[in-house]
Amino acid sequence: MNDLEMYREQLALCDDKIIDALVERNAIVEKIMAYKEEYGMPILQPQQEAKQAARLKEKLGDNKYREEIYDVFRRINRNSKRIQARKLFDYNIILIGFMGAGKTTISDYLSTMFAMNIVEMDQVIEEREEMSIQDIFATYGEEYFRELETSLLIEMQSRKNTVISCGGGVAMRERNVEEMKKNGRVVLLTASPETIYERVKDSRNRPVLNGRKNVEGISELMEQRREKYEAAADVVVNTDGKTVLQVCEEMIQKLTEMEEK
Ligand SMILES: Nc1ncnc2c1ncn2[C@@H]1O[C@H](COP(=O)(O)OP(=O)(O)O)[C@@H](O)[C@H]1O
Ligand SMILES: O=C(O)C1=C[C@@H](OP(=O)(O)O)[C@@H](O)[C@H](O)C1
Ligand SMILES: [Mg+2]
Repeated sequence: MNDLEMYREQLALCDDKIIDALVERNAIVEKIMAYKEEYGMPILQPQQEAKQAARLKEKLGDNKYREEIYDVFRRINRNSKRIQARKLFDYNIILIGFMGAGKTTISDYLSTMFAMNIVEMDQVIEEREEMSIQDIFATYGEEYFRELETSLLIEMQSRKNTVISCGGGVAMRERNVEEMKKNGRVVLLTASPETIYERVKDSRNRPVLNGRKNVEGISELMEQRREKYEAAADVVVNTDGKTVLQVCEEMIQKLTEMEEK
């Protein structure tokens, strides 16, 4: 065997070690999940991710390949999250609720924590129409916007393991709720009119609130919508006074309990 062949042989052995280590690592990830579940511990522990990153940084020091190794670990980390997400939720998560309840914020966080794909319905519609929500309403009217929402929801049925953040009006149509349930679990986020007002008072892209952006106006519209929101929901999470992390954790617990029933 010449030297080149010998090096190639060594490289292949190295790859085998990497594969073995990754398989072992993924098995440990699964054990950690099972442990958290058994002892009712929070699934999301962002401080642990920070600790891991700090340890890695220290370990790599000024290693001349540190950038390349970081890059590999970013992938490893992402894939661990995906493994967790697949194990926890084998379906799409669909967030509904009133404007300002936190659908966009919570879906962003969830998709970061579990490396899940995200579909922000308002944003997809704005990009496709090349117009803001405000302008779509002003130019084509609300009905046109609602039709776009329904088509998008149907399109999303072919996805898996995706977080779908709905616009606040999506669950008002019975048809939409039927379409949502075909491929996902529906999570209703709630908040008091006072909380909602505080969260949306400076927003310019919620035309439905034009002329009623005050606690009374919000409260009135919320009451009109309440029944439909509640009827659509598989689980409900109130967000008043809770951090984004707390809301996500409660949602995961409730979704997991639902699966166990
Ligand atoms: N749990 C929360 N605590 C504090 N502020 C929040 C929380 N959830 C959302 N917000 C804030 O409220 C505002 C509206 O949230 P957003 O996610 O856009 O709501 P939605 O998509 O339901 O209309 C944002 O400024 C966001 O940062
Ligand atoms: O409640 C509604 O009818 C709407 C809510 C908005 O989304 P957010 O709930 O994310 O604000 C957006 O889709 C549009 O302005 C209409
Ligand atoms: Mg939103």
